[in-house]
Amino acid sequence: MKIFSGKQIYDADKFTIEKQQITSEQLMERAAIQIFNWIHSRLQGAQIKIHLFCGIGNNGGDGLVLARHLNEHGYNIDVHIVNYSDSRSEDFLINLDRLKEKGIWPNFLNEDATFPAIAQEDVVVDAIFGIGLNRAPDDWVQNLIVHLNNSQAFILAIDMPSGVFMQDMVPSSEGAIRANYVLTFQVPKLAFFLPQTGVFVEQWEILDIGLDWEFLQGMETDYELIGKNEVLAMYRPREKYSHKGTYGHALIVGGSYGKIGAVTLACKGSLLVGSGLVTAFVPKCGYLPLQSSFPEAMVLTDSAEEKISNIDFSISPNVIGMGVGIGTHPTTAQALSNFLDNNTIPLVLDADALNILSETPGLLDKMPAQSVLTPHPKELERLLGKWENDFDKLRKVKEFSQKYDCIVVIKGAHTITVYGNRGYVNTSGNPGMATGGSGDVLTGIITGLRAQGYSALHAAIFGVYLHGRAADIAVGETGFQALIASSILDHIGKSYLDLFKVVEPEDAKEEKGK
Ligand SMILES: NC(=O)C1=CN([C@@H]2O[C@H](COP(=O)(O)OP(=O)(O)OC[C@H]3O[C@@H](n4cnc5c(N)ncnc54)[C@H](OP(=O)(O)O)[C@@H]3O)[C@@H](O)[C@H]2O)[C@@H](O)CC1
Ligand SMILES: Nc1ncnc2c1ncn2[C@@H]1O[C@H](COP(=O)(O)OP(=O)(O)O)[C@@H](O)[C@H]1O
Ligand SMILES: [K+]
Repeated sequence: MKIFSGKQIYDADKFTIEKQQITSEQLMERAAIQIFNWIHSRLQGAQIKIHLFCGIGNNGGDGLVLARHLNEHGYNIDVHIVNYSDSRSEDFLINLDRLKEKGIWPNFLNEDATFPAIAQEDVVVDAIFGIGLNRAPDDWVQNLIVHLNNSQAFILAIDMPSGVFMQDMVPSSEGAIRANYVLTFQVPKLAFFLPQTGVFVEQWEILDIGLDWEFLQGMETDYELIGKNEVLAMYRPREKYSHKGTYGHALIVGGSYGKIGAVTLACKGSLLVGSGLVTAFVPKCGYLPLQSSFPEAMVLTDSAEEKISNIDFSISPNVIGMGVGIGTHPTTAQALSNFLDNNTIPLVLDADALNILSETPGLLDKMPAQSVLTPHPKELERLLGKWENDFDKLRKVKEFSQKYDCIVVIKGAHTITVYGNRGYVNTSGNPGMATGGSGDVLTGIITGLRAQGYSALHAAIFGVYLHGRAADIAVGETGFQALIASSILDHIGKSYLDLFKVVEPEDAKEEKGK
């Protein structure tokens, strides 16, 4: 699913209005009725106090239309206008008049206003700012936001949590609504998926307001949300007359004394996603543990006992996963540098291989084109230097990706795979994955997919999805705390099977807001 910028959404709005020959005010009515239906189907007329906080633009206009419908259905509402500017939108004004015609006079909140008391059991509808936010809210509006957040009431935000920008950082951690639920129009918004702004969105759901589908489909976007439908299109079926040679040979290079398990995890990941063969290249101390714990893998050893000192092998793998458990000993760094001088085999680079690349000048230039890098936040910082915020981080990663023609997998709660100017935002995974070794499994998965002939970009996007989905299935058996990297491995098979599972309507509901 594409993730659009604010400007693209306004363009789609305009196009839809012209094509469907409707007014903007009719589109607002349509959007707000969707919100009303969502609330009405859940509350069924319950007399809970609903406070609607409406700005003076179209997000506020949505709030006013919603207020009118709630009133017509007998709900117990209070409408507050957050009067942060004199430039009220036309559709806001039309709907303000309609509300007044119904005998509802909103409470106008200005700079010196006393904020209304809100009980914990009330519901707050946040319609202060939507996608039009373009500067930090005034201090008094920020104080109101703090007041609403502190109320402990359930907060339902329309389109965006107020104070969260479409493509910029929230000015302060207190400056935006912490929404329990966001009902967002038509398309997901990038800010929902970044660590610094995603915290303002506990759950979200898309409401289809009928923006022109063809127009949306035809628009190129910088970001895409990756779920089952997107990866299904990448899936490569197993052929009947195939053999193990058909599915490639993955080589995992890594390990050092005390960190041989990382290589075992990566080797298992490669084979479990379907690579035909997997070989490990490890220091001598890794030979026995690998051979005895994972008989399906072949093992080659370095001449050194405890660390990689010379990456030299006589096999012909079609991809190498490099770096898990490898350490940053100067001998190993030199071995990596020497290896890169002559290597043309595609690479997946992780962990200390990335740290060595960051620390050794000129090494990044030696990466073959389309290498896949899988840094966690600290490793990414070593590669890029510090960033100002998550949006700045994405800009820097895109520059890096273009400079070195590589794919960067920014690991996190919503892992984002970046190639060139595009980012692919993953939707699978859970906090149970914050456990040692889960990244090693991912390296193996991506390497194993690449071995089978997936392009570097598809191997990264698909691999990240499968990895997270396996953990999502596993967590049903283990819970978050007891999920370990091996649990992810144990469920890779089910995550493949899940791709083809027909979703029942009830399940479909549960998948929303992930
Ligand atoms: N296709 C769709 O998705 C549909 C969307 N719809 C709804 O429209 C919403 C977008 O509405 P919107 O463009 O009027 O912007 P909104 O967020 O209400 O802000 C209002 C104005 O405030 C201003 N302003 C900005 N920052 C400020 C600040 N810090 N302090 C003070 N003022 C500030 C700025 O105006 P400016 O002052 O810059 O001229 C801005 O224009 C969208 O989120 C959705 O709810 C539906 O109705 C129909 C279909
Ligand atoms: N809170 C979270 N939600 C979803 N996925 C997570 C979360 N925390 C970590 N992960 C995933 O777990 C993996 C951790 O990788 P990494 O930090 O390299 O682990 P390790 O070095 O221990 O192998 C990444 O794929 C990351 O996206
Ligand atoms: K809002």
